[in-house]
Amino acid sequence: MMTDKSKVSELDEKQIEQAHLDDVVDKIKKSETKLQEHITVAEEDLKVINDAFDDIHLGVSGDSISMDAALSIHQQQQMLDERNNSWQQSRQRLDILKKLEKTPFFARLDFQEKGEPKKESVYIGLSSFTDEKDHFLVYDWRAPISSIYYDGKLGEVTYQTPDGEQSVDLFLKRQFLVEDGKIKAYFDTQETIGDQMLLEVLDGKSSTHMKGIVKTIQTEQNKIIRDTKSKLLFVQGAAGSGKTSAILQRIAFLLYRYRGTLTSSQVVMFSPNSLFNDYIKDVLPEMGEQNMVQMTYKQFLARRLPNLSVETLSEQFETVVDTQSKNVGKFVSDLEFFKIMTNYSKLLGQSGMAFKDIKFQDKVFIPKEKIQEIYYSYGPQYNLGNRLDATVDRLVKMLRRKIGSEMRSKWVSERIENLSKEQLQALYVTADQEFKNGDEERKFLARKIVTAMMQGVYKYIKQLRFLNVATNYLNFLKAVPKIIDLQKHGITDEQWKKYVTDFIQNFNNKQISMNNLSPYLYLYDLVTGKHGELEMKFVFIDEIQDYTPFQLAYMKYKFPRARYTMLGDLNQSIFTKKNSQTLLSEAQSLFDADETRVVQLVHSYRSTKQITDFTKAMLTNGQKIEPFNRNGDLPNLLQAQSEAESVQQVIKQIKANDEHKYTTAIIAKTLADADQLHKMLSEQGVKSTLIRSENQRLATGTIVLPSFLAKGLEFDAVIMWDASKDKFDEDEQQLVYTIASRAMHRLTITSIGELSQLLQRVPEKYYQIEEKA
Ligand SMILES: Nc1ncnc2c1ncn2[C@@H]1O[C@H](COP(=O)(O)OP(=O)(O)OP(=O)(O)O)[C@@H](O)[C@H]1O
Repeated sequence: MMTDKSKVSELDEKQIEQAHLDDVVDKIKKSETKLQEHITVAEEDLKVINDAFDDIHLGVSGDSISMDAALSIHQQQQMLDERNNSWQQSRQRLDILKKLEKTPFFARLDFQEKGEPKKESVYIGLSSFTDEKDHFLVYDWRAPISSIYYDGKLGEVTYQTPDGEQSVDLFLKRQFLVEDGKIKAYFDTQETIGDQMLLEVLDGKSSTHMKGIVKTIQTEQNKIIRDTKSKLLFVQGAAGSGKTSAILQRIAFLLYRYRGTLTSSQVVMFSPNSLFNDYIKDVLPEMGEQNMVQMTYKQFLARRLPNLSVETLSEQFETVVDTQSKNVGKFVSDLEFFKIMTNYSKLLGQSGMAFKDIKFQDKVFIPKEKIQEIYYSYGPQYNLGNRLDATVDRLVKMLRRKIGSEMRSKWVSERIENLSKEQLQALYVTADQEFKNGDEERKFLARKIVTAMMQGVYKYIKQLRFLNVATNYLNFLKAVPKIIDLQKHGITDEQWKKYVTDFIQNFNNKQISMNNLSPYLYLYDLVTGKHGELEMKFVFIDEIQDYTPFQLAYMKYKFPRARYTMLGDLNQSIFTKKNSQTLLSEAQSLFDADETRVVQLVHSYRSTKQITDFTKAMLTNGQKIEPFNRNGDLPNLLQAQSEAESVQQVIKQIKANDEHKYTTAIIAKTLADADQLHKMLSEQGVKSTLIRSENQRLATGTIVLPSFLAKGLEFDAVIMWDASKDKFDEDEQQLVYTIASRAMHRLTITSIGELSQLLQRVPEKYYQIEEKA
């Protein structure tokens, strides 16, 4: 819709905008040339400095270098660092300008500030651009003023600046569709970002990597992106509502807002699996920012236990648990368990800490009882961490004394006598080292030999390996029934014993379950008094519904000073299932109420209206979802009488999708199902890529993958494989929903025989049935 106020015709207006754009592009290009010159000079400088460096090094004779040379090296190094920095910054800036050159801006705002006589026009783009100091031709989308583009309607609007709230009168909000420096179209909008623009974007095809949404951020999303106050920002958002997109935009915003004080290494994002990490890795670099630290929760913990293997995603997902084990599972994942452990650790200050003997040459050198005695010899004013530090100091002293006594032992004399000439030389400090007498030389060598032998013991002590972590954990597990009435949690003594025995059995096989992993490490941290990473400023947790309250509490402990953004969809809890419904209140209880903000995203952008209507109808008591009005085919149901027939139907569907240039993902419930289908397709001569582990990369073309790896991803077309009657349990509603909601443009459901009850509840008007292949 064109603005009525415009006096000039539509065509002229477009020409005027194009002329302005051309002018900006011109200036960007000039700036690029200057920058390029600067880069070339910097590169030459770097070369000169490097050459000079080599000269200084060449001039150095013998072992010692002159004071002058040392100073010179220092100065050269400083110069080198400075030039390097400036060179790097210029390169980065040039990269951004190259992007700006193609689309210098995507929006324009006309407004008048309160108390100012004149109207202003500003253009908004991926990054700011000035042709002279403070003369902004383009404003960064993250600049305070840009906020009103995403937020407000026309008329009086306010926006946040670092100095407080500002208010302006907004007259015009214009969006541009620019391709390679040409304005294809523009829209003037009254409200927030117009639907036309969003439709254009959403109608596009999926790819193996996620894209940014800078141009079309929605008001609700903007709130999340620009929040600077909350300690906990908790976002519940429907499938496809842009949670992941918003997180990435938010990180870009924070890096801009706190430029100079915040680096990308102080931002960490926990994501559901490595496949997903790969999927989103281009978004920030495309906005000219560096990626944050990115990992899965399991990676975060498992790297600390290199000798244990942690349950895999597929094991975690596919292990069938009976109701009673579920009770145990719930109990050990709750905040209460976290608190029990915290309190238990305090008791360890009085008694019960388990240690291992410290051995030397296979003989017990300091027995565990002795260590325990030392450990508890310190008064109650010592906390666990100090107590351990003091113990380490004492043990090291004992070790030193031991060196003295050991030097006189027989094995040392024998060793000295048997030393070859080369070995002797290696022990001396200088080749011609002199000693007063033979006894002194013998002492010198004995000390060297014993110290070297004791090095291992020293490390053993310093690395706290004498702590018996596993026994401490086991003792804790055994103590739990004495601390708390397990029956209240629906757990019998027998079941608890089984949980403990399973832990031991796994541990002996060098394995640990996800349920035990966090408590195990938490106890270790408590015992060693290890504090968290104080430097981490922002923690993002995506797919929060798959975390347990225990894990959240532990994260809070590990990153005590960070601000948290947690995003998830309680409708998609495929690991924690129903427990997740209480997650919000549990997460909130870890923070002060006035520092917490909860935002709901109800609009779903990924899928067509038809697909969203269909997926929404599966949920019996779900969170609110509003489809975005983009139209496509009704989801289709392919019912077959046999597996062979079903495979034929799938093949036909893939072909139909291919004709539309839709990339198809076939999502099966388990890895075994996916594997089998992939084989059957291949037997029929149909090519597809099986994604069997999170460490793989997404491929182009048809892919087959198990449901637990589809988290967070999206595809043009999804075929849900085998949604038959017996395939899904009643409590797997969220899983079915997660699978189906991955589809952007087309959704197909297959079943062999009767359809799953979970889908039968969807009213028939929301899909079409095709029975014959
Ligand atoms: N404001 C927007 N402008 C353009 N596209 C958007 C916008 N918000 C979301 N999208 C698109 O919608 C799709 C879904 O977004 P995203 O994956 O971030 O959602 P999500 O809430 O994390 O989904 P899920 O929970 O289902 O994994 C993506 O293709 C994204 O690009």
